[in-house]
Order: sequence, then structure tokens, then C-alpha cells
Amino acid sequence: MTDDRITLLREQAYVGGRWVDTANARRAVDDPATGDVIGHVPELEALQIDDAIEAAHQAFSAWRRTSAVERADKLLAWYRGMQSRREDLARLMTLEQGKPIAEARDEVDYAASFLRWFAEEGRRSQGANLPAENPQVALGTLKEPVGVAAIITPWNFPLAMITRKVAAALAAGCTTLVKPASETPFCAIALAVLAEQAGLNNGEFNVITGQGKLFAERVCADTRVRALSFTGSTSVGKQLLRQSADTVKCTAMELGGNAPFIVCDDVDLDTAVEGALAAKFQTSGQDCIAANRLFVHRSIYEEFIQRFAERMNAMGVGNGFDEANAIGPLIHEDAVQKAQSLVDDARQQGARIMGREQSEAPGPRFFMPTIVADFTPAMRVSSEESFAPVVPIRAFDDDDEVIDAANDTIHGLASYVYTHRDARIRKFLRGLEYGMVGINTMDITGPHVPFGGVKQSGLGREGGHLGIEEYLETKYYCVGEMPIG
Ligand SMILES: NC(=O)c1ccc[n+]([C@@H]2O[C@H](COP(=O)([O-])OP(=O)(O)OC[C@H]3O[C@@H](n4cnc5c(N)ncnc54)[C@H](O)[C@@H]3O)[C@@H](O)[C@H]2O)c1
Ligand SMILES: N[C@@H](CC=O)C(=O)O
Repeated sequence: MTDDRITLLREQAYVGGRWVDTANARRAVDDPATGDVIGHVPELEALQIDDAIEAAHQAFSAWRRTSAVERADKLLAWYRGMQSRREDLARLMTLEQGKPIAEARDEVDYAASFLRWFAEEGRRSQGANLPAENPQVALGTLKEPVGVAAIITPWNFPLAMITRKVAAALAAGCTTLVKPASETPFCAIALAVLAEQAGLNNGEFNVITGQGKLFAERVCADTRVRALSFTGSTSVGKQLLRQSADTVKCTAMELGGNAPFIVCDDVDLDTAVEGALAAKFQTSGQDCIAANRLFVHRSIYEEFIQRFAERMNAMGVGNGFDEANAIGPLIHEDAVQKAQSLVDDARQQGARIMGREQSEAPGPRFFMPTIVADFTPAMRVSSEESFAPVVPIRAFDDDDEVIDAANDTIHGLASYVYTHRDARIRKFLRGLEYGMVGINTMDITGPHVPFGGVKQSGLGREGGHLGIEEYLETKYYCVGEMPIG
């Protein structure tokens, strides 16, 4: 059942500036809060994906020759289009993703901000003059677009994970093939509606709905596709890296996290509690930078848990369209079962479980926020990304000990530390093996930051001044001595 107030909902893929269907396969997309079917999208077949690759390839030869100013103008027109449809986009996102409407509005702003950022950044991508040993010789570098970029994105941030990549790619002069998550294709299609209106209607931006596996097979094997940028789970990322090896693609990987949130004994407790709540519960815990493990100094441990639990238990859990709710549904029932199994495993191993009863959940895809106190490294909550409102907390005594515990993971995306002492800040900054460290804040993202992880959390950086580099090659030139005149 489609909400009459939702506009921009279109049930087609967008390829080469045309709206495309399939003869047979169409996939239903539902509202995770209610289970109601919102609409259907085509599952493009292999030949249609190949057509899309050709469309992006053809478009590349023209797009790469446009000026940086022309590319910026189109990105800015797209940005304004997103701004003018902010509420429609936000409602569409809450409908298919489930996140609370206030967070959906924030994500629309965040997603649009990448279009503006890279419109500006594209005009500043510069090569260099190099000093030559022979003064009659000119050496330098040019920056050139890599080529067609294939982009695969997850469902948790259905607009921003697309624009963070696409805006950088288009600004660099690349063309793009986007395969959005099957759970949230309508946000991507809405972006295509607005891209078309902004004049990106010649194959520069293509949205291919359907199976990720088939899309990956076609683009990875195809030499016309020169880059693959992926955001999603570490396991799928590894597989895509293997698949990209045969055609030696430029790859960028934004993968899973296991963020530690460390609270030292010198901070204002309420500020730290507020930070932890925000770092844990945004997007109902389904955030790659969500706090996945809380470490609190033993001297304030029980007090912290009590205050955190009070605030957590007051949070509204329910349909994201109700502004009173801060926690919406999880994307699948499987995610609820996984959260429950993490909690059960910890309980069996001696953790204290706190929170409202799961029987109070307003539907089958809701998980009531739950504290897992006194977790140990042997429990699954310590090593697995919960992607749910599950809050493992344990006490620590010593800074070195907590740095080691925080680093004891294959992941290295975001980390957070609350302390007001300078020496401690320096120690944590150096000691934490993470791509991003928030000190006394969990509000660490934006178009201007180099977002990304170390270890098995990824390769490369998105956003900031580095984001465009993922889509640029450096061409070195050497102009030899020439007769003058
Ligand atoms: N580092 C970051 O910036 C970042 C941001 C958001 C999410 N994530 C991570 O994403 C994960 C959650 O997202 P998810 O469940 O959508 O991840 P996922 O890896 O299951 O899916 C991501 C995308 O890959 C596609 N896909 C799935 N299997 C595929 C295959 N075999 N071949 C090709 N494509 C395939 C999906 O359709 C989807 O579009 C979490 O681990 C989270 O931490 C990371
Ligand atoms: N929260 C991240 C996206 C990861 O899921 C961001 O801010 O970009």
C-alpha cells in the first residue's frame, strides 16, 4: 500500500537517460515498519546490465571532455533539486528504510551536501609541475578521470552512500553505474528523477536495480568499467576485491565497523551519556559508525549504566513517521533474530541484560534497545557488528588496557573517546587503530571529512579533499628539449 503523500516514487531503472523495465522479474519492496509492499522494481537482466555499461562508456567520452565548471553546474542543479524535494525524499526514505523521519531529513541534507562539496572540489583538482634535472625539460602531472565507475551501496543510508561516491566520480569526469541495495531502490530512483531534471540525462548517472551478484559479475568482468566503489559488509567487499582482480580495477571499499566508545573518569557523565546514546541509536543502530562496544572507567561504570538505561528506556520505539519515535524498525526480521541471538549468547556467558522486554516491540522487525553489561571478549557482541540497538558495556581500569581492548578487532572504522585531559587525548589519538577518532563528540561526519577505515574496514577515503582522488588517475608527462622558435 503506497502512502499517497509519497511522491518521486518511480518503479523503473534509469539507463542511458531512459526509464527501463524488465519483461519478467520485478522485485517487491516493503515498508519495514509495517511489512506493506510499497512498490516493485525491475531486476535487470545480464544483457540490460551490459547495455548500461555501454551507455556509461559512451557517455564517458563526452562527459570527460566537459569543463569542470559545466560539471559543477550540473551537480549544483542536482543539489538544488534535492533541496527543493527535501520532504518528499525524507518521507520516501522513512517509508522504505524505516529510519525516524527527523533522521531521514538530516540524511537528505547530508546526501545533498556531497553534490555541492564535489561541485566545488572538482574545480580544484590539480596536477603539478615537477622540477626537472635539465631546465630545458618540462615535467608534470595531469589529473584524468579513471573512466566508468560501478558503485554498489547499502540500505542503511540510501541517499548519502550514493551521492558521496557519485558526486566525486562525476566531478572528476567519470560516469557512473549505481546498483542500490535491493531493500531501498526507491531513494536511488528518486535521485535519478532529480538527476534527469538537472541535465544528467545522457548516461552519466545510471541506476541499475536488481541482484547485486549479477551486477558485480557483469561489471567486474568488463574492461570498460575501470573503477568499483563499494559500501557494505566486509564479507561482500572481500568477494568484490577478488572479482575485481582479473580486470585490475581501481577499488574503493567502505566496509563494516566495530566502533569502541570509551568514557574516561574525568568527563561530565551526562555529556558522555548523551554522546553514547547518539552514537549507538542513530538509524536504530544500523550505522557503520555506530558505537558497537562501550568501555566505561570502573569508577563511574554503574552510574553511567544507570543514567544510560534511564534515557534509553524513555526512547520511543515504533514507526519512523511518528515524530515521537527515536528508534524505528530493523531492515529485516533476520536482523531482529541476529540481535536476539547476540543478547542470548551474552546472557548465557554471564552478562547482565537490561532494557524493556522484547514482547513490547511494536512489530516483528522491531528490537527493543538492550544493554549487555559486563561483556567479555569471548562473547559474540564483542567481535560482531550488531547493526541493532544492542549496547555492550564493560568497565576498564587503565588507558593502555582499554586501547588494547578497543583495537582487538579486525575492524578499524570509527572510534570515540570522552576525556578532557590533553595527555590522554594524545595517547588515544595515537593508540587507536581506526580511520576516524571522535574526541568528546560523536558528530564526526560531513562532506568535508575524509571518511574511511583501516584494517578490514576498507580501502580509500570518501568525502573531503581525498574523495575525488578515488576517481582520478595521475598522468605523468615529460616534454623533452625542443628547438626554440
Ligand atoms: N564504511 C562505510 O562507509 C559503511 C557505510 C554503510 C554501511 N556499511 C556497512 O554495510 C553493512 C550493512 O549493509 P548491507 O547489509 O547492505 O551490506 P551488504 O554487503 O549485504 O550489501 C551491500 C550492497 O551489496 C549488494 N550485494 C550483496 N551481496 C552481493 C554480492 N555477492 N555481490 C555484489 N553485490 C552484493 C547488496 O545488494 C547491497 O547493494 C554493514 O557491515 C555496515 O557497516 C559501511
Ligand atoms: N553514518 C555514516 C554512514 C555509515 O553507515 C556516515 O555518516 O556517512
